Amino acid sequence: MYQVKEAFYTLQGEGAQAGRASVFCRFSGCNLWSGRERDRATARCTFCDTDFVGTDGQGGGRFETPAALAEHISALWPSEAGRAIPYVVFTGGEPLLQLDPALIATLHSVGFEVAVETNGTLTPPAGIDWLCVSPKGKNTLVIDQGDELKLVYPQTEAPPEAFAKLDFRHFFLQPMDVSPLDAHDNDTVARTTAYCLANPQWRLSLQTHKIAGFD
Ligand SMILES: C[S@@+](CC[C@H](N)C(=O)[O-])C[C@H]1O[C@@H](n2cnc3c(N)ncnc32)[C@H](O)[C@@H]1O
Ligand SMILES: Nc1nc2[nH]cc(C(=O)O)c2c(=O)[nH]1
Ligand code: SF4
Ligand SMILES: [Mg+2]
Repeated sequence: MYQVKEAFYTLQGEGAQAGRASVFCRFSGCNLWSGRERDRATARCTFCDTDFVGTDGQGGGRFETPAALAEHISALWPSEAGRAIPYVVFTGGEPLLQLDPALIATLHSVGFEVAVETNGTLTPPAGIDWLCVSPKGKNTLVIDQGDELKLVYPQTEAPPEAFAKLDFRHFFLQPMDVSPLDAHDNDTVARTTAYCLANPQWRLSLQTHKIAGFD
């Protein structure tokens, strides 16, 4: 059984696939935080910008089988999509707590490319088409290769230098959003920009969905 907080059609807002039409499937639950505000300060990941508790969001619910969830995702992709390849981004919460080979295979069989946004602490199933890893503090990274490494910056216990030699195609720094009202107008963006200018292996990833307000 899969527990999904929300599922919706939008544009990927972040990283190398920013701007791409995508179905987002946000699984419930995370291994680094309960999702309750009273636990935030003592959690293994303390800066999360997302509500992943329960199954009550838009397009959320419980799905008993891979076929049922794949059908739900498929129905969110537009029927007139021209030459676009159907694309689903599994996020959360931590999607690797729930994503399995059967769900990936079912989505492939109906033409989807499968992307994942993970904190990198759990081993991924085979078959993922786009793997985005976003390390969190001192939590041990068990994934050392993928398509993009997207590090929220700054994190005292996870500096970019600790990841720069790993086997990823793209390296992004994403400014840490600490204020829902002021996501991109703050000193963090300037500091992140300065790091990318001084260390050009790293590119700036802004959360464009927050800037443009499309979800
Ligand atoms: C909510 S997480 C869910 C996926 C997975 N648990 C992870 O951490 O990668 C989705 C993306 O948002 C990023 N993110 C979370 N909180 C953020 C914040 N306050 N500012 C900027 N990016 C954030 C994460 O690093 C990750 O790349
Ligand atoms: N538009 C949009 N793009 C995103 N890219 C990663 C997100 C996430 O929460 O995983 C996200 C999100 O929540 N919305
Ligand atoms: S690991 Fe991801 S989902 Fe979990 S608390 Fe951190 S940012 Fe949020
Ligand atoms: Mg998000």
